Amino acid sequence: MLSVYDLQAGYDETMILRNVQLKIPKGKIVGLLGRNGVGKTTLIKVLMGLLPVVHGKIQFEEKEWRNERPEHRARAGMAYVPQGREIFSDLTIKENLLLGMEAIPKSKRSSVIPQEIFEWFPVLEEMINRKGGDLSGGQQQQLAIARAIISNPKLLLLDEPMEGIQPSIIQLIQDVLVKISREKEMSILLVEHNLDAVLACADLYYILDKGRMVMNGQCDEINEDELQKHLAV
Ligand SMILES: Nc1ncnc2c1ncn2[C@@H]1O[C@H](COP(=O)(O)OP(=O)(O)OP(=O)(O)O)[C@@H](O)[C@H]1O
Repeated sequence: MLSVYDLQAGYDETMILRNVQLKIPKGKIVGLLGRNGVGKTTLIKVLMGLLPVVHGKIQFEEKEWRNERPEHRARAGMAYVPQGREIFSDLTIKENLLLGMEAIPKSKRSSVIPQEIFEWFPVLEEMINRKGGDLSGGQQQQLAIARAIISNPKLLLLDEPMEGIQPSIIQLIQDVLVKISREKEMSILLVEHNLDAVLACADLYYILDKGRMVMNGQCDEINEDELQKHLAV
């Protein structure tokens, strides 16, 4: 689905990512782990077209991404839920979800919110007319994810979606991610600094340390001692 080859990127003169390789297969959840400040968000921003590639290559399906703008990448099937969620506080849940549907081409768009969204996140149906700003952190995160997946993207990029969320909602979000990856064959990149959150739902993992990928593999074959060397603060 998405492959990254020898990627180098950063901010102005400061290179953050070096020789980064990454593969996200179709329908799989890939956990991207790393301590604070190693470049996880920077990588997501480059994938989404919010920062330029300095060197290397990003391939999405058969196409190489060069200077395509974020809106173009969204229309081609990439969705992004940034850290801190960024829902519209003054709009209701319904209005937020309808905005998410704008990413669907007009010819295929319906004016009705798909019922499966409410099956995955029942609280959004219960509170459909409540404003985003009046929701708890966990409810806002469910809304942010629902708004991103409502357009049925091929690849979902999630930046620390479990941060500051209570355990029961973390469990619900993990279950939904597994369901949508299996049922919809959606690929997911899950950025996390918590190993347990990745092990609970991801198929594959990568570890980023000081801008370089230092380990990767299958979650069911993980060597936790080796991995903790790159995650311990
Ligand atoms: N706009 C910016 N301009 C310059 N440097 C930046 C900018 N944003 C981030 N950085 C730097 O890039 C490096 C990587 O930051 P990034 O946010 O990608 O890390 P991260 O792994 O996502 O961290 P965290 O887990 O804390 O979110 C850090 O040193 C950070 O200070």
